[in-house]
Amino acid sequence: MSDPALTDPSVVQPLALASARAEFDAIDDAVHDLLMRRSALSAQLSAQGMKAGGASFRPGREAMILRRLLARHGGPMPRATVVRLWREVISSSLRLQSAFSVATTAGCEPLARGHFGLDTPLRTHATPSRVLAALSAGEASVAILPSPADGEPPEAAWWISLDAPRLQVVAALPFLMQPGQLLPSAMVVAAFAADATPRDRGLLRLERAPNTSRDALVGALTAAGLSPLRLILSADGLRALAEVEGLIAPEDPRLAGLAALRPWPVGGYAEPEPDTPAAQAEPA
Ligand SMILES: O=C(O)C(=O)C[C@]1(C(=O)O)C=C[C@@H](O)C=C1
Repeated sequence: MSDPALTDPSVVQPLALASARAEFDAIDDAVHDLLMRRSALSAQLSAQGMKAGGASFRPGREAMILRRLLARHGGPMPRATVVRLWREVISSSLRLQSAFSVATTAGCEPLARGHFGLDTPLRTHATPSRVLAALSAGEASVAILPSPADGEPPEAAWWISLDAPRLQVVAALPFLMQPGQLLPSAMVVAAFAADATPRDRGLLRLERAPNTSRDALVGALTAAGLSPLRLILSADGLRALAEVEGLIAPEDPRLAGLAALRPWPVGGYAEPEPDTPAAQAEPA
């Protein structure tokens, strides 16, 4: 006959819980050791001047780290948790390398916090133009602004007067889309250009004559070899923002074919990741 104590949950469960907790502690120590090692590596990189001559913040590299981790991810932990954890880890690393801070509008604050962590200094301003003024004045390392949208009021359409290439879009938020989300909600603007990744979107500002139709703009972009993924029009109809595949350098030869539209690259961003892994996504 088996010992009744071994099948009695009040005896067996506390023993199993105790050993699980010992394993949690061992895992936490291992994770903590690695996080301390990672932070030390980041601080060392900065102390040795290896990030000198360029911004500490490298959004392209950050996108590649998250894509790589999401591609190898498995098990019950949600993808959103992986991204949230690493966004805190990377943002902490960034703050070890430089005095990193964010300027944004109130509506973008949750996205800014989600991306740059809870401890990054953040200041909200009343309007996009004030956010960009704070960035220009060196009061913040990056500006986070709502994604451009069709026909928005002139004071909201910050992209129209963005002083590129001095200031450029370098990232889009959130990096991991919400379920059902197709377009990013906010853009990160900085005083440097983004590094290219294998999957980027470039932004091109265009000036259009009042009677140029949307179709004519798409036709002109396509003929120049820059098929737009999306086209945003200003409320007065005189400016357009084209989103194309890949970052566009100011010297890109394809821009010559668009001279009549005075094309002006205003940066770009690493394509965000879908909320579900590609293999599980619905077939198109
Ligand atoms: O790869 C770098 O350049 C780093 O400094 C490391 C690191 C990171 O912690 O992963 C830190 C900041 C950058 O924005 C990108 C990556």
